[in-house]
Amino acid sequence: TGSTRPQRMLKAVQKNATKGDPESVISAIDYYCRHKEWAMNVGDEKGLILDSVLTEVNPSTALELGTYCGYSTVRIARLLSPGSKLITVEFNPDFAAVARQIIAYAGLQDKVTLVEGPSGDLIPKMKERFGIKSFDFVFLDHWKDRYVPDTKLLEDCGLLRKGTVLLADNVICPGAPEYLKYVKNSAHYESQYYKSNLEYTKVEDGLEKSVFLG
Ligand SMILES: O=C(NC/C=C/[C@H]1O[C@@H](Sc2ccncc2)[C@H](O)[C@@H]1O)c1cc([N+](=O)[O-])cc(O)c1O
Ligand SMILES: [Mg+2]
Repeated sequence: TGSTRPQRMLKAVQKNATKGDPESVISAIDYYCRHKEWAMNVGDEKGLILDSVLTEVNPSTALELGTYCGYSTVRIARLLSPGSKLITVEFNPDFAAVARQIIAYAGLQDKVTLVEGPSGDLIPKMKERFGIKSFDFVFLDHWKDRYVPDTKLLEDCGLLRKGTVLLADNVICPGAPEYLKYVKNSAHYESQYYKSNLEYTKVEDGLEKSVFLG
């Protein structure tokens, strides 16, 4: 039986990156996915937008929905201030297993809690399980038809506060039309589109930044 794409990505990190150096892990994945084998990481172009929003928000508590192999997990965790925490939710155990190794290779395991399971089940347990009052920042990059239900769930569970920033990947490609409608038509969000390209391609894609107004 052959290897999987996530396993090949992990091999590329172990071969080309320096242990404990998040930048080299990010570069190794971007190089591999641009030149060897495409994969659905937020990537280097949209990654710069993610970095700038993160630097602006400087979250103490952050949530990521859709870990995949941990590329954006590393991008986010490397910018967190000491004592800040990132919780990342992944449904697929094989992806989670690779992500744990990539996060550890980057030396960021102390800043990251990877929780395995569907976001719909885990979001209502965030307060009791992790002592979270509310999130300062949420990165949505999981199944696109889960963006709206999970945003509503975060609201209903009191996990958003005035000023919480939601950043959603792929609002153009593959697209999250219902989500765009939801945040743009809601008086509870102030939204802004950051135009970019689909990772490692010339196809248009972008990130939608939405501030929860309470
Ligand atoms: O489909 C995409 N992303 C879906 C991502 C899904 C990830 O999140 C969980 S699902 C889950 C996790 C947590 N809770 C519930 C479900 C999957 O196991 C995967 O790790 C995608 C597709 C393209 N593309 O070009 O086709 C580009 C992208 O940037 C994308 O993000
Ligand atoms: Mg994505």
